[in-house]
Amino acid sequence: MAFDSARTSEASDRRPEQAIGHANGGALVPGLKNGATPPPTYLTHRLRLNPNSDHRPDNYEGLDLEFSPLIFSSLERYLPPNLLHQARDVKLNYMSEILLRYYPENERIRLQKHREYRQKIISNYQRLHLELYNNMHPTNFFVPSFLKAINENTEQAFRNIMSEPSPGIFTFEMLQPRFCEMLLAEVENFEKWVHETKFRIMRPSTMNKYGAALDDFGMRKMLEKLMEDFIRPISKVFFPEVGGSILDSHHGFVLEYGIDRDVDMGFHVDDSEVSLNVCVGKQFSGGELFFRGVRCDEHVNTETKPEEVFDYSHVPGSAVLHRGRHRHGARATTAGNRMNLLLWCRSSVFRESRKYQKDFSSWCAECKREKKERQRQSVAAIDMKEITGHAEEGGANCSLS
Ligand SMILES: O=C(O)CCC(=O)C(=O)O
Ligand SMILES: [Fe+2]
Repeated sequence: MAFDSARTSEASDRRPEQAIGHANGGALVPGLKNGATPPPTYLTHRLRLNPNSDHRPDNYEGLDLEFSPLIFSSLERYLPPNLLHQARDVKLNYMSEILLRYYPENERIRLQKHREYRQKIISNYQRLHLELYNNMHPTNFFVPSFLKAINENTEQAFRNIMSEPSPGIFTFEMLQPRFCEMLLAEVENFEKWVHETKFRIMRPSTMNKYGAALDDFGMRKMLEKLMEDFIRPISKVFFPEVGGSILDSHHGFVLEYGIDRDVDMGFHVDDSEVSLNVCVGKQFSGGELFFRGVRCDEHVNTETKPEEVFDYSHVPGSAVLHRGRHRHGARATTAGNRMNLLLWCRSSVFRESRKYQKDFSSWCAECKREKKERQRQSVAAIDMKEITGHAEEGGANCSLS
């Protein structure tokens, strides 16, 4: 497929499918009939004004939570006394309800529906490789060179295992073949289950008919650890200007390509600050990634400069790490099957601060060019002023002499 620049096709903004209106039904609050309105949680769910400082909160680490475990252990001291010694799940539900109140209404409903959707999958789908879900064993997942670099945690150690074939695109060996095989088999198992039960799953984004959101299948904890302990330290070094050191949430999924699956992926930017894309297998032809420069929202469809054109062929086990705003797409997989693991890493703080800024010259190539041009023009204007100033002075001198 010929693809030259953003001029021939507009880069779309990939956002995941929304968790609303799925066909699997379910009342909003368990135990309430459809249509019955529950009492607002501000009437039933309250916190104490002052914390109980003698109380030792539960540990919320290692659970599949929408908020940080630290928020729950801090909030627990503010629970009403009758709740303090209840089971952890009871406290968790109570606090989640309170935290969700701070979301806008539609977002709260969306989150609640998504939580129920996930719960349905998790309680019905029979897992094949438990190792993919439970505590991650890094030595079973990652190749030794990658682990060594992560343990050393220095720019030099990362550079030793990485190539940067085009500015801002890093490639390195990452996954053990055994891990790739397990993930392939697990995804095949999901797809079989989806087919047999006719469960309507949400695909990773509106651009995919195949593939699966791994977070919905119970791998959220494992992927969170992947982001926090492995991708964030690297992003802190290579992508600090897009919140690389403060990544705090993720969307993790697999994509399945082939003649009988999704064939290609159009030109787009990701809904992420930093994207990890690892080839899991199997054997395939085609499917090259094409990159075309980093852009902010305003410049997303501007022309590609020749030095921004970069194409990359995936290799099983190897990863590509790039800014989410690095425009890219994937060419058709022409034979065989290609599967890859994607982890879109996001930073809520970076997103919030972006709302108040206009100039993104620290990462958007077009903002950078515009800024340089402004600087060039102001230097030229100063030079011109100096020249005309001197000329005027010269003129005055002439008339004096
Ligand atoms: O198929 C690929 O390797 C690219 C996928 C991608 O860019 C994405 O899911 O955001
Ligand atoms: Fe992408």
